[in-house]
Amino acid sequence: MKKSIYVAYTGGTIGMRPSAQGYIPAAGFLSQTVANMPEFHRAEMPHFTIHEYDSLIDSSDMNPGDWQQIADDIHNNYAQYDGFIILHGTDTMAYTASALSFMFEDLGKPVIVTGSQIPLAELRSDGQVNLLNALYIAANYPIPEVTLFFNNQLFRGNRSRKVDANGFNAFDSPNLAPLLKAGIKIEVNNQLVGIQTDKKMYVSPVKSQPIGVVTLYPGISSEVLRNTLQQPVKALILLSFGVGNAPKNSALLQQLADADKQGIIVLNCTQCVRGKVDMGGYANGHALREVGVVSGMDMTPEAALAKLHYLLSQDLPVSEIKRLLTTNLRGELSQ
Ligand SMILES: NC(=O)C[C@H](N)C(=O)O
Repeated sequence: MKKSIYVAYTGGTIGMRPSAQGYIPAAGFLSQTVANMPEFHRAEMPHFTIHEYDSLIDSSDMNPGDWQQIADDIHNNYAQYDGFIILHGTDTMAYTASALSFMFEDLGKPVIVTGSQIPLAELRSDGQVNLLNALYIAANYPIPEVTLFFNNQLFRGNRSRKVDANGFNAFDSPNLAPLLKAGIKIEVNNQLVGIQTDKKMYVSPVKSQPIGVVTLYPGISSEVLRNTLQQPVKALILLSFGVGNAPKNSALLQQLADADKQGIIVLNCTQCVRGKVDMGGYANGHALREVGVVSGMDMTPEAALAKLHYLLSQDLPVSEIKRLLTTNLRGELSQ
């Protein structure tokens, strides 16, 4: 039996066309382009339906309301299809893939997010390879989680990052090997792929949450932190040095201690592309732990932000949110 795949087209370069101001999404353009490409309609390909969103956007315009729309759309079509593709811009693709990974509870079917660096309708587009393979993989190698396919690699969505603004190899998952590689043969990394669930899938809703992000830099003043914490924030992601270190500046540590007392969650993620936060490694990291800072372990900043949105959208006590932040919920961190 041929599989049926649902394609949610949200926008992004893959369906864009040139304008005087640069690339813009154009209604109907992607569906028409795919209809005219015979390779998508070969016998080996699954059936697929493209659902084009009313408002196609550059992914720089994505917000948690859009994550909710995508999650609800897939939930509404979940029973009718074998797998799901989300066509999305590359700029915030790793954030959406991370957010959806948390929002889908008990996911039992593949959800693959993909897009391209050059529009599908243009010569040398990477969109053909990305969409064609995503469809083929969703039908023939169904991995029941939210993944991201780009340049012949399938990554866990909440481990992925955009690492190249210009190249075709635009994504990587620096702390986890790809789940699948599409070379001459398609190879699945079975050790990393989760087990199928037969529970009923449902969506945990998210609402936009006030979250601050501060990148530490040599000589940063405690005022920078104070200004962010003065906003009505519920959580702060601190992008720290190395294994989770910060300057041992007493005013800065005091700001963090005060934030903790007010119930603001401070999550420590490293600025390094690879590796894991360990606040026991150095006295400078230990000082952060002493003032209540939570370890982001080896989560990407994108996954950390999405996970905070997911947890803060539920009615949970701060202590429980802190506990869940360091608990592996969807393969987003290594324990
Ligand atoms: N390659 C892309 O899709 C970039 C585009 N600005 C977007 O994220 O929508």
